[in-house]
Amino acid sequence: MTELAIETRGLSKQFGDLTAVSGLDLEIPRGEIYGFLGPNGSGKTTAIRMLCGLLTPSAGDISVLGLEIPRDAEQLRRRIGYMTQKFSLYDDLSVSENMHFMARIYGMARSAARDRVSQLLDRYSLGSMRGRLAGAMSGGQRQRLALAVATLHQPDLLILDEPTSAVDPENRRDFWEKLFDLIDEGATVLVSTHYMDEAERCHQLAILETGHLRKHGAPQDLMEALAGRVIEIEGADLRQVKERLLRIDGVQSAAQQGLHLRILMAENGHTGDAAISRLHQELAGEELRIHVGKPSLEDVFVACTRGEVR
Ligand SMILES: Nc1ncnc2c1ncn2[C@@H]1O[C@H](COP(=O)(O)OP(=O)(O)OP(=O)(O)O)[C@@H](O)[C@H]1O
Repeated sequence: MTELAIETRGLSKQFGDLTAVSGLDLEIPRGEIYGFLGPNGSGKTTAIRMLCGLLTPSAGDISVLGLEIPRDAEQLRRRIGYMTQKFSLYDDLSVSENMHFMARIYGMARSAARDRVSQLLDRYSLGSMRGRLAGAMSGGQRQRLALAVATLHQPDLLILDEPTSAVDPENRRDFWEKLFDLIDEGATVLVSTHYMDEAERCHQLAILETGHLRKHGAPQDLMEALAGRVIEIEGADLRQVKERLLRIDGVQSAAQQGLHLRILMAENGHTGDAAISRLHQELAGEELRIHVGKPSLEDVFVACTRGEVR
């Protein structure tokens, strides 16, 4: 049986009348990158804060690295690295001052801290800017510094809340390479995102919406489960075709993407060739090319967060 880094049962959080997280059952294996994928307000940050022991659940049980949370939160703090959504370092301290300051907070001895800081400056390409104020760094540089600080004490579990929101695609790619390096060294990573391309890089994913777990699994498996349900249509006057499509029973969604329409058929509706015949029938009179498309993670997301059958 795979050892779990995080396990929750019925995890819930209520803010007054609002249910931010509802009955979350999670099993996150050690040694993997696990993603929380969800739109704004879906409960990702709230769930993460409960897992870190920063917020008390309204209901449910949490075990992180074998510790009972929130009871053992103090012990957990030394074993996790947490990168919050906002840049939480000191703008008026330099790169190396920020790192040494955090090393003191983690209780590292002076010489061990010196060695570790120097190693991380090198690893995250921050050596040449060690004296620069954090407030004067670019988005990508700040994020590398935040990751260096979150991993100073070599945590077993790294929790990253939308870490790449302010970062360009190249820096995002580099950042993910660094996460895979950490996995190779035995760490576990939990990362929240609303970017599909990032979610696709995770070993496993939980898709959240309005505090509920809608689907979970390996991105590839989630996409394969939609085989035959994604249909692409090319032709003229796609705006009007889309309007007609949305009135057809069994069409869950239709969206224009460049020169074609991307259709998601409902779970219990027609799929593959049967769906193509049905759409040709329903759209008789239009000059259209209709074929089966390859499911993407965005299709998975739409399929499990927008109601099932129209
Ligand atoms: N301290 C709080 N008091 C009241 N409501 C809160 C509090 N924290 C979060 N919420 C609400 O809980 C819901 C979930 O918020 P949360 O920040 O967990 O979502 P999220 O998926 O992380 O979104 P985002 O991507 O925007 O950060 C939202 O409706 C939010 O307004």
